[in-house]
Amino acid sequence: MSHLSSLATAADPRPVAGPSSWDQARQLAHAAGQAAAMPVTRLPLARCAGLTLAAPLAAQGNLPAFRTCCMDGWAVRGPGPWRVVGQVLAGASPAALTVDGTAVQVATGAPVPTGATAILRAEDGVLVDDRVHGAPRTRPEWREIGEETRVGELLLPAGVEVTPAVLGLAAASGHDDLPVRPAPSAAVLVFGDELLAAGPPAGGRIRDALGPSVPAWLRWLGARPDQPPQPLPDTFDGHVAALEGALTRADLVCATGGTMRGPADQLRPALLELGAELVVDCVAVRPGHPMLLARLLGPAGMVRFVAGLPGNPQAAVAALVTLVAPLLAGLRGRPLPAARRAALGAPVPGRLGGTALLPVRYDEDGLVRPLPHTGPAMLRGLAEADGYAVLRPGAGTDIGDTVPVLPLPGDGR
Ligand SMILES: Nc1nc2c(c(=O)[nH]1)N[C@H]1C(S)=C(S)[C@@H](COP(=O)(O)OP(=O)(O)OC[C@H]3O[C@@H](n4cnc5c(N)ncnc54)[C@H](O)[C@@H]3O)O[C@H]1N2
Ligand code: MOO
Repeated sequence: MSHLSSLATAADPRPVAGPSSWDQARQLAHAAGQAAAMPVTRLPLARCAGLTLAAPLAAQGNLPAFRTCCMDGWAVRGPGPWRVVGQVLAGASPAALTVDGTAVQVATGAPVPTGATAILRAEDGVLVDDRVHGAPRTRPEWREIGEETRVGELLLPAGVEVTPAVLGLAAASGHDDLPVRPAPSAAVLVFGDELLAAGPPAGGRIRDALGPSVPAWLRWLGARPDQPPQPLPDTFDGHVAALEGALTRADLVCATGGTMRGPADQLRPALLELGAELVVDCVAVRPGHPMLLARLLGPAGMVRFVAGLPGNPQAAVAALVTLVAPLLAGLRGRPLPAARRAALGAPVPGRLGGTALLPVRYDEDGLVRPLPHTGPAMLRGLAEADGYAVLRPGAGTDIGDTVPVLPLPGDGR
């Protein structure tokens, strides 16, 4: 008897019966993630990189906080030459310059003394005895208080990634910690009696291509995967036990293989046994049409997700970009991942109905070209790809037609 309970009352958004269109599937996955978004927590800056800012970022202080010298040289008052009466380094609190014809030596980053009328750069001045001679440049060589931001000013909206630049800005404007949505935890379960965990394919068995790669895809998509998976046998009981175990420790479980309805395919029966609700059940996309997204309640009453990734390796990746990327974006408080548009540099060969995800590479003119070796069971083309061109039903597929392109890891290499 399972100790996971079903989600009869928490049905937002409503799942659809039968295959979804590719766009519908992404929206359903994203909305399901948003409805179960990771709780906001406050973390020190050192632990915020890559997470999502959960509230607008406002400046805690003026930037700069004081009139700041931009050049090494002298802060001077009135017309020259100037008698040098002292020195001001960064971090100091200088006395005012009160007498015309006087100067203090200043360092970049030092507060400009009140009363200074200009900065004379070190390379523009000549010191003779205790007097400095030269001509200050016409543009002020300091940054004014609040020139970059005023205290309280909105710097960034909620929902953006805490990039290295955001971390630096937050620190510069006075923050020690930030409200963030943490990375969802993820577990990967790889099913298949035919799978070898090491060495080349032999004796009718093949090498597991997903155990070593799906955790890396999940990390790229902003999740926190646990230990590398070992292939598991294709039994019903094995599926139920492995899913139950993984759901106790992960917000998202990605299970590979067994998504069809063949004699060895146990994922759907196991999810049924666990009381899961299907948010998306098959998608009109190639490759990867048997992909699914299920939702259930974990032991602590937390909403958990299971993504069913088809066993064909490229079909599994198609499921990652179609269902898992939008789900994780929703869980992380981010918008639905956007595609850029690019023109086709070569025609796309004839295709069947539904949406096609086509691995493409940018050429030097910024056009995208389809790659060879891109069948559902192949990873060779994908390993060279910069992105997936999204060919919706009826999309133009001639040279010059523009198509959306979802970026893949390695884009811009
Ligand atoms: N009667 C039908 N059969 C199939 C259909 C269909 O429409 N009607 N669709 C095919 C498509 S398309 C796909 S995709 C697969 C999905 O199958 P499953 O998710 O049930 O996956 P498996 O049957 O377990 O495996 C499929 C294929 O992939 C290989 N595989 C599995 N796991 C791995 C792995 N970790 N690393 C490398 N390769 C893996 C497995 O050996 C099979 O060759 O169903 C088709 N069948
Ligand atoms: O869904 Mo399958 O990927 O077309 O091989």
